[in-house]
This record gives sequence, C-alpha cells and structure tokens, in this order.
Amino acid sequence: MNTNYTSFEIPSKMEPFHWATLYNLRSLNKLQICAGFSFLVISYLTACAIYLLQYHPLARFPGPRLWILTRWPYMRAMQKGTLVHRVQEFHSKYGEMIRIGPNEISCINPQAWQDIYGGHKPGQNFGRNPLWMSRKQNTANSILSASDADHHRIRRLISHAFSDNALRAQEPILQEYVGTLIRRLHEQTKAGWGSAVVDLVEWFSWTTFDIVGELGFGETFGCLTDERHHSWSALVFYFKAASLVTSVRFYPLLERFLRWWLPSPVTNRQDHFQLSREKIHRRLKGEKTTPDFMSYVLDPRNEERMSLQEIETTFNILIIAGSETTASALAGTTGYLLSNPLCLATLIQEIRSNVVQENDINLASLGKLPYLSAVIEEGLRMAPPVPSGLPRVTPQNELFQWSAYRSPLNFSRPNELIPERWLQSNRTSQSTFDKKSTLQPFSFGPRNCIGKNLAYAELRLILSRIIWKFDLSFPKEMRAYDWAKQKTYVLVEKQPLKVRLTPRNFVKHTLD
Ligand code: HEM
Repeated sequence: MNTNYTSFEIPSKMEPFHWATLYNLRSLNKLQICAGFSFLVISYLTACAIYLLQYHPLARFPGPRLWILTRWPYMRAMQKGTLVHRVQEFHSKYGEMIRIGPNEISCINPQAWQDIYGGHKPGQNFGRNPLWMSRKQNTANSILSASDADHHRIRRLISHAFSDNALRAQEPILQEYVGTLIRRLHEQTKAGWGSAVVDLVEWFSWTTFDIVGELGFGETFGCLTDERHHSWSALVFYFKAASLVTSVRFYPLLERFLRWWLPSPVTNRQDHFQLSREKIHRRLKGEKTTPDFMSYVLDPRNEERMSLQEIETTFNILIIAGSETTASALAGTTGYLLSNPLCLATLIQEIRSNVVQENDINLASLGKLPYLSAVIEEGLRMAPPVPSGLPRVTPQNELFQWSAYRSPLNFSRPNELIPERWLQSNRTSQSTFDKKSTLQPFSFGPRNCIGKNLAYAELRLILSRIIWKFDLSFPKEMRAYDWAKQKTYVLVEKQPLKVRLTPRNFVKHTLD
C-alpha cells in the first residue's frame, strides 16, 4: 500500500479536536465537571503515590508511609519542635536507614558521618541544605552559607582565633567570667540565708553570651552583672520562628504567605543584625590590648582577607553559635547529673579530691580529670545542643544526631547517663559494644564546629568550678524533670533548670 506522508488533510466534515472538546464540556453540568476534575486529581495523586512507594529510587528503604507520600507530617513535626523525637521513633521501628520524606533518608550508622559530612574531592563536598539556612542579611554570605572556596578562605582566617595558642591567651578571660558567675551565684545563696534556688539555664546562658561577646567583639553583653538577657541574646527565640519558615519552604508559595504574619522574632532579626554591626564597627575603630577573635582576623600577617560584609555576617553567626550551644550542653549535663546522684557523687569526689583551692582550677589541671571528661562526653550524647545537626544536600542521606545517640544499635542502654562508657580504663562488654565514633556533637568534616576546643574549655571550667564551690540538688518541683521531652527548633528550647545551690562548706562553717 502506498502512503503519502508528506501531506495531511483534515476531512472537511470533521471539526478540529479542541473545538469538539470545548463543545462537549459546555454541555456538561457542574456536578459532572466536578466529578471529572476530582477523577483527574485522584488519578494524578494515585499515580504519584504508586511512583513514590514502588518506583522511586528510594522506594527500597522502609519508613512511615504518610511521611514518604507528603511533606506535611514532617512540616508539622518541625513546627511542633518534635522532629528529632519522631525520627527517633521511626528508627526504633524501621531500623538504621529509613526514609522520612519523599526524597529524604535518615541514617544513624556512624559511617554516615564520613559519607555525608566528610571531606570529598575538591568541589564534591555535600553543601548545607539551603532550606535550613536563613536569608542573607547583607550582600555577603556568612561562614555558614559560603561556597566551598569562600568558606575555605573565611575558615582559614578565623581558625587562628580557635587555635591552642589562642585558647591559652583566652583562658584568663574565661576565668574572669566564670569567676563572676560563681560570685554572683554565691551572692544569691547569701541573700537566701545559705542556699538559693536558681534557674541555671539563665545563668549558663548569661555566662556564655558574656564570654562570646568579650571574645568576639571585645566587649561584654553585661548579662551576668545585669542578671538579664541582653536584647541581642533574645535572638535565640528567633530559631523557633525560623523553624516555622524552614518547614514551609517545601512548599514555596506557603512561605510567601507565612511572611505576612510572622512572629516578631523573625522580623526583629534585622534589628539584631544592626546591633551586632554597630558593635563590629565600634570594635574595628578601636584597638584591643587583649586578643579577641577580631584581632586574629585583622592580623596584617594574614595573606587573605575577609570583606567587611563577610565579617559582619560571620561574627553575627559566631555569637549565636558560640553561646546558646555551650549553654545547652551545660544545662543538659547538669540536669542529667542531678537525676543520677551516683554519677554526681563520683564527679564531686574527683574534682574536690584533686583540686585543693579554687585558684588551682585551670584548663591544664582539669585536663587530667578523666571522669570530668567522661561526664562531658556523655552529657553531649544525652543532650546534644544541635539535636538535628545541620542537614546536607546529598544524593540520599541525612543524619539526625538525636536518633543516632539514642539508638540501641549504637549504644547500650542508650537512654541512661553512663559516663563510664567513655573511660579508657573501662573494658566491660557494654563499653566495647558502644560505637563511640557515632558521637560527633560538633559535627564532622570541613564544615564542622570551629569552636569545639573553646566549647570544651568552657564546659570544663564552668562545671568544675560550680561543683567545687556548691552542693547541688533538685528542689521538689524538679523531680519530674526530663531533658529529652523539650522541644527542638534546630537548638533546644530549654525549660527552666531550677537547682538548689548551697556553698559546700556552709553547714560545717555554721556549726563551727
Ligand atoms: C557545646 C558547644 C557547641 C556545639 C555542640 C556546637 C555544635 C556545632 C554544630 C553541630 C555545627 C554545625 C556543623 C556542620 O554543619 O557540620 C557548628 C558549627 C559552628 N560552630 Fe559550633 N558548637 C558549639 C560551640 C561553639 C562555639 C563556642 C563557637 C565559637 C565561639 C562555635 C562556632 C561555630 C561556627 C563558626 C560554626 C560554623 C563552622 C563552619 O561553617 O565552618 N560553636 N557547631
């Protein structure tokens, strides 16, 4: 049969297709149009569901179906501050590597640290998930959001401020502020006729803010002396609102909508940025005799430079990253110690028998106390200050710190405070079972926490000086205290940690 493909004529009696369709639609009533539309939507959704569950590249990983099919439950959990708890539940049910979103996998095997966060070949590192990053506040990226090349330059410049030498030079400043904390707490006990119930969450937060203010900008925030949060430190409340924004970013139209009625912490963020900018400019005009972070960045011997905008955004990050995290670790560790009197007693015994006078407490002497180090590691495991970690965009995976640290696949009796598991001398089967490399509270790889050593120094000094000076106990109302129940909006929304403090020799002195 000969077929001529070069021309094609519509027979004269046949209407073009679209006219026919419109004509038919006009003859449909509203009910039929609705039914047809619903049929199309349901067919589309069913096809999507079948694809996501059966044919998607991640279909072989188990996980909660509703979370796989839609982002809504993930969003809701983020908004309620329970995301890390839900993911932990799913790991207990489905195992080590699970699917928690249409295109998201969570893995709690320690190898994931290397695979996701570790350094890869140049240009092949997995970047921070932009969904979780806040918008730029000026034209420059901060250390958190910078591209690999810029990050490398910025990180090299500020890393001088976090070297061992720098830490030695910073120790007197740390001691000064920890001394102020102890003195202020002692005043509270005097005013309370020998003992006082204080909220340590506040006192820890004030101390770490003041320290990082002094180290960062060369001037204190004055929280410890004024006994109140500086308006700048209120920025931590911004995280809750920011979680709201992040959660709706899965649906970009919703984000636009949400910005109309955002709570004030988010809109105030620019005011706070302005405040830190003023501090930075004041510092840039003045000279400092004691070294602060800025003096390392501005050192003329550096071959590279940071632009003024980069300094502004990065120092802004440093203040939050370097204060609330350490305050969380202190509050979490103290809370767990008070709920575990045997561990507290062992720590008291180690500190008080090794340090004769308060003045002897310094970083060198504290480095020789193994139980103190073990308590800090275990505190960071039980109460990681960034429980979700900062997610990366990878072909597949995500690692939630909270789930990894609380999994019986990684730690025996994972929900109990057992500092002994970190002691070198401990050779019990429990200790050998633990996959210790799972614990990376400061994260891993080229973008891990730059302030790790400073944070350990603060944790050691503050914990040991409080324990050396005071006897600590929970007042009655704190008996049901449970750190694990607190909500998480990237950082932990800490509830008050009311603790009764009594100067340790108070009873002896009053009897003498
Ligand atoms: C117990 C205390 C702390 C914990 C648990 C902690 C944890 C973390 C975590 C999990 C990250 C994210 C890393 C990643 O995305 O892979 C981070 C980043 C960072 N932290 Fe910390 N941090 C603490 C204290 C500090 C302190 C004291 C400072 C400085 C004063 C600091 C400064 C930073 C900076 C600048 C970054 C960004 C690093 C980069 O992008 O290269 N942190 N921290």
